[in-house]
Amino acid sequence: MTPPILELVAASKTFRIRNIFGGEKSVAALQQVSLKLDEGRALAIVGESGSGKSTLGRAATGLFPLSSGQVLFRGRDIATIRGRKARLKHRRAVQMIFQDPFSALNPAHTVRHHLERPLRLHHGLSGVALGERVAGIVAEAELDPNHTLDKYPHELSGGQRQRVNLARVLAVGAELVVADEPTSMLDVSIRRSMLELIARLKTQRGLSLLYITHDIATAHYIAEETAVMFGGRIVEWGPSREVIARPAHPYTKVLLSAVPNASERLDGDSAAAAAFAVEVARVRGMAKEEIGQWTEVSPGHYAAV
Ligand SMILES: Nc1ncnc2c1ncn2[C@@H]1O[C@H](COP(=O)(O)OP(=O)(O)OP(=O)(O)O)[C@@H](O)[C@H]1O
Repeated sequence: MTPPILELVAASKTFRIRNIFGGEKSVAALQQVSLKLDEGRALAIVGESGSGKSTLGRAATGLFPLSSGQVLFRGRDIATIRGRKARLKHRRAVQMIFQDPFSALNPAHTVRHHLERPLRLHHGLSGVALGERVAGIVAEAELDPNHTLDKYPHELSGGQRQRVNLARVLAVGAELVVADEPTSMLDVSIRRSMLELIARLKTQRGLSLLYITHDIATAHYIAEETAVMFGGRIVEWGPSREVIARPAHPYTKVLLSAVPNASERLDGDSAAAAAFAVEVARVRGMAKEEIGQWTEVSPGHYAAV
C-alpha cells in the first residue's frame, strides 16, 4: 500500500521563551498531533490565532526539529533524511506559501528570474524549452506574461504576487504545499479567486495541500477534510462540509457561530472578534486538561468530546 504523502505521529513542539528578567516559560504549541494526508488531497487546519496552526505547518515541512513525535514524508521520517542531495530533494518536494506574498520573493529579481532559476537548476532546462515551460507555468497561475514576467515584486499587486508564489512552487516541482493563510493579506474581493486557483492547481497537478486558515467556513473550497486545532491539539476532524454542518466539539461550534462574516479575522478589534474571545474563554473554562475520548460522530468524522 502507498504510504500517505504526509503523516504526523504524536508530534509535539514546546518553545522555551526567555523573558527580560532571565526567567523561562514553556509554550506547548503542538501537543501529540497525529494526522495523515493522502496524495492529491487537501486537509485544512483551522483554529483561532495562537492555536498552533502555523507551528503544525512549519513542523510538516521540517523547518525545525520536533520536541517529540515524527513527521513522515511518503513513509519516511524526515528527521532521518541524511545527505545534501536527499535534503534538497525533500526541500523541493515540500514547499510553503506564506500569508505575506512578499516574504518569499526577492525584491532584487524579476518574476522571470524567480521562475527560470528553479527550472534551470532543478530541471536542467534552457533555451526554448525553458521559455516554453515558464510560459506554461505563468498561464497555469493565471498571470498575464506581458504584464508580469519582466516586473519586480514591488511592481505587482498583492494578488499577482501570491500568484507568482504559486507559479514558483510549480516551477520548483512541489509535491506537497503547505499554504499558511495564503489569502488573508489579500483584498477581500480577490480571495475567492485565489482559493479557486489553488483548488484548480491541486486537481490539475495532483498537488497535496495542507491549507492553514482561521476561516473554517471557506476551508471546503480547497480541502476535502478539515481538522480543528485548539490549544495545540486537534479536537475535531472530518469531511469539511460535515464538520461545518454538524460540528461536534464545543470549540468547533464556537468557531462557527462566531464567524458571521467568514472573511473576518478573529484576532482583530471587531465586535465579532470580541464575541468570539468571550465564547472561547467560556469553552476554555469548560475544557478538560486532558483531551476527551475520540468518538466517531458520523462516518469519517471524529471529535475529542
Ligand atoms: N518560534 C517561536 N518561539 C516561541 N513561541 C512560539 C514560536 N512560534 C510559535 N510560538 C507560540 O506557539 C503558539 C502557537 O503559535 P502558532 O503561530 O503556531 O499559532 P497559529 O494558530 O498559527 O496563530 P496565528 O494565526 O496567529 O499565526 C503561540 O502561543 C505562539 O506564541
